[in-house]
Amino acid sequence: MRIIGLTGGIASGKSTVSKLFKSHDIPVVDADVVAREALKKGSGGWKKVIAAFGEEILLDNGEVNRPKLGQIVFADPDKRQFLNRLLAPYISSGIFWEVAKLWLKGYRVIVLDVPLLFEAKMDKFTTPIIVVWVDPETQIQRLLARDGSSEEDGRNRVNAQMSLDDKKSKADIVIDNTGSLDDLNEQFQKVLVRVTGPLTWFEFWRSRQGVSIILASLSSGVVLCAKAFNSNRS
Ligand SMILES: CC(C)(COP(=O)(O)OP(=O)(O)OC[C@H]1O[C@@H](n2cnc3c(N)ncnc32)[C@H](O)[C@@H]1O)[C@@H](O)C(=O)NCCC(=O)NCCS
Ligand SMILES: Nc1ncnc2c1ncn2[C@@H]1O[C@H](COP(=O)(O)OP(=O)(O)OP(=O)(O)O)[C@@H](O)[C@H]1O
Repeated sequence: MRIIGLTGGIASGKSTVSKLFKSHDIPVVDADVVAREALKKGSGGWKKVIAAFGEEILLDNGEVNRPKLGQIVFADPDKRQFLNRLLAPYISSGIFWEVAKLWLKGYRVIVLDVPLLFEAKMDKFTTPIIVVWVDPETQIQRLLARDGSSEEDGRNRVNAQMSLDDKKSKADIVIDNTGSLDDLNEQFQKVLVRVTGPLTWFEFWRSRQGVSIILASLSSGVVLCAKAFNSNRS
C-alpha cells in the first residue's frame, strides 16, 4: 500500500496534477472536497461553525456562506486556527475513511491531495511527498484569474499558508509548475515512473505507518458501527 502525499500552495497546481494521476487510474483523495463535506448543512462541522461564528455565517438556504467565512478567517490568524481546530477531527477522519474505502476496492497506490499536508502533520504517513511549486507572482496571478477574488483576499490566502519555499525544502519530489501545462505534463511523466517504482527503505518504512493508520481507522469504524448497532437494539 502506498499513500503518495501531494501538496503545495493555494493555486500552485495540485488539482491539475491530481487530474493527471486520475487519468492514469491512480485515485486521488482531495482534502478540499472532504473539508467541504465537513461543512455541509446538518453535519457536525456545520453545527460547530454556527455555534462559533453565529447564524450570520449562513446563506438563506442554510448552507455556510463559504466566501464570507473565508474572508473572516483568512484575514485573522486566531479565527483561522480556531476554525482549523474545529474542523480537523472531521477532515482527518473523512480522509482516512476515503483512503480505507479505496483500499477495500483494491487500490494499492493512492494520492492524498492535501493543501495543509505539513501544517496538519499528515506528511507522517504519506510517501513520497510531492510538492507542486510555483514562484509567488505566478501563484497570485493564477489565483486571482481562477477565483476572481480581490488582490487583498488572494494575498491573505497565500500568507495563511506555510511558504512554498519551506514546503519545497520538505519535499521528496518537487514539480516546478511555473511553466506551461506541457512543461508540467513532461515533469509528471517522470514523477509517475518514480512514484510507481520500487520504494527506498525509508519510504517503505513510512508507507507501513500509512497502513497502520488505515487499519486503525477501519477498526475504529467497526467499533463505532457495533456500538451504534447495540444501542439501537437496547
Ligand atoms: C474557509 C473556507 C470555508 C473557505 O472556503 P472557500 O470555498 O472560499 O475555499 P476552499 O475551501 O475551496 O479552499 C481553497 C484553498 O484555500 C486554502 N485553505 C483552505 N483552508 C485553509 C486554512 N485553514 N488555512 C490555510 N489555507 C487554507 C487551500 O489551499 C485550499 O485549496 C474553507 O477553506 C474551509 O472550510 N477551510 C477550513 C478547512 C481546511 O482546513 N481546509 C483545507 C483542507 S486541508
Ligand atoms: N502550468 C500551468 N499553466 C497555466 N495555468 C495553470 C498551470 N497549472 C495550473 N494552472 C491554472 O492555475 C489555476 C490553479 O491551479 P489548480 O486549481 O490546479 O491549483 P490548486 O493547487 O489545486 O489550488 P487550490 O489549493 O486552491 O485547490 C487553475 O486555474 C489552473 O487551470
